[in-house]
Amino acid sequence: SWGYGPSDGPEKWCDGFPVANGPRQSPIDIIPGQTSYDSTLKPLKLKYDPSNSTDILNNGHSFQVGFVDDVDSSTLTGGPITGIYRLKQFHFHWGASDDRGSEHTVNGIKFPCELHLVHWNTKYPSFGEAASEPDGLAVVGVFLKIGAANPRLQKVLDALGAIKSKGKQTTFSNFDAKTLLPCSLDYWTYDGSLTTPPLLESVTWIVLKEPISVSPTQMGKFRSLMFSGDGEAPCCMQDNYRPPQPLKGRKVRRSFK
Ligand SMILES: CC(C)NC[C@H](O)COc1ccc(S(N)(=O)=O)cc1
Ligand SMILES: [Zn+2]
Repeated sequence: SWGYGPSDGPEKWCDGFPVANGPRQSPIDIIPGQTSYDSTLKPLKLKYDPSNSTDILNNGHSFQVGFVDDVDSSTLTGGPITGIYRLKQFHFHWGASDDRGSEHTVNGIKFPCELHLVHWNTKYPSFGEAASEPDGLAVVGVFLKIGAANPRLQKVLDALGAIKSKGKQTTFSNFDAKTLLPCSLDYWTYDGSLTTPPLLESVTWIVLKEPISVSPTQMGKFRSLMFSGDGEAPCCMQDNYRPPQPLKGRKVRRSFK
């Protein structure tokens, strides 16, 4: 199946997923000077219940922390969306070195890592069904910038030793995803897609302007994961990001002056 290498990476995804060349693909390069302030945008309201985190999984493309999503206890409301979206999982994308790794870029600048908090619209019965609807998903993107070690990341990074290879999963309880958010919830927003196959054009993207910090040593921990499964040729999990895609006339709005 698909990956991030020369033979199965982003340039090849259109072979199996023609929507890769669609009108609302993600990520994009955000050019702040070309965004428009929209005073009708509401503040983001993120209400995460720490008791909802369940597990941490190496899915062979990234690692993700899963949440109970059969009740409205970890939700996203407000912002550019209407209704209630439930947190399903969060995961990251990162580079082989600190000069790259994020999916969205700002004025062409790449960050070393990007966090995605994935939510689905409760007007649909499940994540899987919402994922194929134009207003089905909302993903909050948070940039990670090299600086002081981030103690909020440590609990996640310390769990990676148990999920080194593809398919490994372990319990991960009582994690408060709110602790991964920056102080400011100012954001850019645009209509886009999943950034990995099946690249479904169902995502309202909400990219926070303020990054959170990560240290070079902490970045090394991300890179200690493997794309490969036990018994396969070992392949370090890094550069698991899709580059920016054509804007195709889309408008990017911002919530701040
Ligand atoms: C279509 C459904 C059923 N399966 C989708 C699969 O779980 C992948 O889900 C996702 C979810 C989020 C993202 S991202 N990087 O845009 O936040 C990418 C793929
Ligand atoms: Zn992602």
